[in-house]
Amino acid sequence: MGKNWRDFKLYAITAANYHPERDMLEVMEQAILGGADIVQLRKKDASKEELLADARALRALTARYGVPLIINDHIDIALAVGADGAHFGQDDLPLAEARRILGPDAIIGISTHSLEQALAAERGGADYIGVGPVYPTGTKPGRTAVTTSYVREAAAQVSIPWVAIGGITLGNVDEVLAAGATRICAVSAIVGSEDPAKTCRAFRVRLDAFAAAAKGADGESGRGRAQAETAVVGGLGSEDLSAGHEGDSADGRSGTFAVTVNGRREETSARTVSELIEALGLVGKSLVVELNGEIIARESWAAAGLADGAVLELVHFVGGG
Ligand SMILES: Cc1ncc(COP(=O)(O)OP(=O)(O)O)c(N)n1
Ligand SMILES: Cc1ncsc1CCOP(=O)(O)O
Ligand SMILES: [Mg+2]
Repeated sequence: MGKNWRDFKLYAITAANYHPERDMLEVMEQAILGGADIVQLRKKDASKEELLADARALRALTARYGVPLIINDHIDIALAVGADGAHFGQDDLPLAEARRILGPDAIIGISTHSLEQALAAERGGADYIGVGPVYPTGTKPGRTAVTTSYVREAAAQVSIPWVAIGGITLGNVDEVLAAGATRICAVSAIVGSEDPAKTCRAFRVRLDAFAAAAKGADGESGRGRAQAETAVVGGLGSEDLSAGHEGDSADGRSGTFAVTVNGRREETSARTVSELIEALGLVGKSLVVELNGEIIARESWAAAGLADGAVLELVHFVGGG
């Protein structure tokens, strides 16, 4: 393992059924290259032989990138390949037994579906917990969604690392982050995407933007992360985005071009971050701006140029703290 595993942000889990034409190792390598910083082997209904082969191959891959490898359900496979840890559900091997077998240094994760289960796992010595499924998901059909209300409870009361999981996509991740999650696990959204590396990079942009907002990167500290909320750009159409910028812009150029703002493709004539903020009616708001993966300090907004294809994350705080 490279960095402290507790700093993980994006958890990727195998699910070969979502990429029948592609090799599992290739997909997981793409996920890691895109920013997945913890990986789990999960293969329900596979034979031990199959699991062992996959686990060995994933062990070699994850070791090459310094990424922790977790094995779902199968403690024997975790031991056999020297995985960094194992993940168990409420109906799997009890935590105390898993700890006894795997030892004090293993990373043991436990699935939880309520705050009560979370606090029990914490007391029982779990290293991290899964919080979910946040939304209904085809990856675990028939499970009742815990909704973002459990995410809010976890944010307020769980002290060990926890990761939100279940039905999380680029379309709803902001809602999960706004509810206080700082770590995300996605299965189908990553391994089922056309380009897992790109999808992971997009998840990381959202995670980084919310983390920066929670730290008060615009100089206003002391505000709770649960109060971080995606800027209200979702309801603004292209007319709103280009409002006040019709015709020639300040530098003599004219017309609109496409940018992506909080995951939505928009047409704008704004040539700088400042102009975009103005067009969105967000002047004076407590904002964190990320442009093409980099946080832009407020004093650089006027100089930060926008070009066709720019990707922006705008996060603003609501309420005080
Ligand atoms: C990170 C993470 N969270 C939750 C789960 C689900 O575990 P479990 O409830 O045991 O269900 P199965 O995955 O075994 O079907 C997980 N695997 N990983
Ligand atoms: C394994 C698991 N545990 C709770 S939800 C879930 C599946 C998550 O998969 P997806 O990200 O495709 O919804
Ligand atoms: Mg399980």
